Amino acid sequence: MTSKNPNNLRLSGVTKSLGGREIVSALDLDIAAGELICLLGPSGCGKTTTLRMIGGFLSPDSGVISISGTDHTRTPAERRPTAMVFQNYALWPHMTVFDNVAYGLKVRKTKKSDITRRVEEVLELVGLSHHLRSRPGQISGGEQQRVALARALVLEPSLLLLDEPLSNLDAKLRVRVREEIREIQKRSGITTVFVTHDQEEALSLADRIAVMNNGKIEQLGVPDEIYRNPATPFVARFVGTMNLVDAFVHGGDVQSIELPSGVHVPVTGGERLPGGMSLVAIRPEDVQLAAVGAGAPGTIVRDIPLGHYRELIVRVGDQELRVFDSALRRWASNDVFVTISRASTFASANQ
Ligand SMILES: Nc1ncnc2c1ncn2[C@@H]1O[C@H](COP(=O)(O)OP(=O)(O)OP(=O)(O)O)[C@@H](O)[C@H]1O
Repeated sequence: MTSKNPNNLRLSGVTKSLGGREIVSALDLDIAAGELICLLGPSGCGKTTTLRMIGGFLSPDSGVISISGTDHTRTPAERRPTAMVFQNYALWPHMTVFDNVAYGLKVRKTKKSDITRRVEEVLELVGLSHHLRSRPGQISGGEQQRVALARALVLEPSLLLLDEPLSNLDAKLRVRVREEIREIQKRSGITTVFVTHDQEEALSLADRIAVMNNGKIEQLGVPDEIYRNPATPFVARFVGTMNLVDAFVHGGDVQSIELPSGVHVPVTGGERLPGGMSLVAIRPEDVQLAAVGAGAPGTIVRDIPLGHYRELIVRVGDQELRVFDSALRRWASNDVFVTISRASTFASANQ
């Protein structure tokens, strides 16, 4: 990935303080042409501030923002090769869908025949050709979001910036529109930065995810990597459901974790774990239960049916483990044997 790539984005040492507090700290990020990156993190971690700096709505205190190899750190928003889609869409209610999308081109004094062609093309791309003459009030929330997307895409930006674009939609629609956004992004090949606090949204959409915490990127990686190999306890906690247990790890050929109560739980697969006192992270789907066997004795204390899988809480020693059971087994007894098929470890705070 080099800065000679067309339409790539590079942030180097980008720092911003607001209200006397450092909100974004020496952020480095390289995004390849055509990539969709999600900035994922909890409320207040600096995602929007980062996006606003990329879009030119805020100026960094230090650092460099370059797009397609050109330094745009001090370029005003309206002259950047970027387009931003906001949470609330900000459509003009009195204008038709066509005029909403055409607005930016009119401001740029684009030729009328070109405006018509480009608006029609982009409305075709987002699947709204049949709503040319509708007003925002006459179309659904999901369709309004696609108009907002079309209005950004029609400007043919190098970089598309989306700030929690699905947060105003109900849960079902959110899933549909995020799939549509992904489709449109792939078809248009536009480099995209998508801000969200929703880990499922990020896992399902992104080519790579930058997990942010306290103004820094804790981990940057493809969704599977972020989910399977979280680099820090923060990422382990924030992305997906995770059991986190302070335990003594017995490494070697026959691995196990020894819980504070002295119970040993066998670890049957995954990478080799370093021995010693650790914070052990175990995904609920990596806890295996059996009615008979060689695992640690445990007791099912809760069994919650969730449609296509069951969530079980299993007590092992004095530890409760969350277990996802997609086999939907019916247990004859609450007494089970527990093994772990895969775990990762972090340095323990109790070391
Ligand atoms: N103009 C400002 N003055 C002072 N503090 C600000 C200002 N703008 C943002 N902040 C603070 O900066 C922090 C990060 O804000 P930011 O909007 O970047 O977070 P975020 O990760 O996008 O969170 P959210 O998901 O809630 O939007 C917050 O604590 C916010 O209160």
